[in-house]
Amino acid sequence: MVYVKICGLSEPEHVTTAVEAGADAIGFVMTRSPRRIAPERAAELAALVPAHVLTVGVFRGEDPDTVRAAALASGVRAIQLHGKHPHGDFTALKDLGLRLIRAVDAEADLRCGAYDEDLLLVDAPHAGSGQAWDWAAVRGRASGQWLLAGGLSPSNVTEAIAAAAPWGVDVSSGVETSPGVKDPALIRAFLETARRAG
Ligand SMILES: O=C(O)c1ccccc1N[C@@H]1O[C@H](COP(=O)(O)O)[C@@H](O)[C@H]1O
Repeated sequence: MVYVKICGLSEPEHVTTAVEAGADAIGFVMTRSPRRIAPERAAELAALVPAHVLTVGVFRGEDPDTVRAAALASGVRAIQLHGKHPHGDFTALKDLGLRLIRAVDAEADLRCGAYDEDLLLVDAPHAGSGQAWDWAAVRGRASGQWLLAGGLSPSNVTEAIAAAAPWGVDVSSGVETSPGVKDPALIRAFLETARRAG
């Protein structure tokens, strides 16, 4: 069954919707974005998430000390790194028990583990833009535990899974009515459709 991560949540009712609809992972954006929330808010939301669902803090370009402080204050169990986070700098955070998700684009080495990560996220060139891209380009090149992201929505996730054959999928803007505003019906629809397709 395809693994599903719902990202960019900021409201308790949306976290509860995602958990009840069967999300495997839930992401809180703690970097510059319309979806940004403070670590303290992420901690309140993470407290609503049962242990079998992975909580993820999303960062882009921050240094390891900043990521470490936000991750510990929020209590997330994984960090998702976009942008230029040098390889090796986050080993100490893994030693604290945090799982590492590396976000890359389709030009990168797409074998999960190549950058010391536990999960690989293959995203659009402009992360967080919600733009779809040529998902089929990664088919057969990505391997291991890898998530497809970038412009996914309830209406195209079936096509995306058929095109790329990912281990899992990740969505943020495709379950929103406007940037940063999640829609419970779209969250449920995405999970149901992805499960059926996978
Ligand atoms: O959501 C953001 O604004 C964001 C900002 C900085 C880095 C990543 C961001 N989003 C992540 O990108 C993927 C794909 O999102 P989308 O479905 O295309 O909108 C997902 O992991 C988001 O959390």
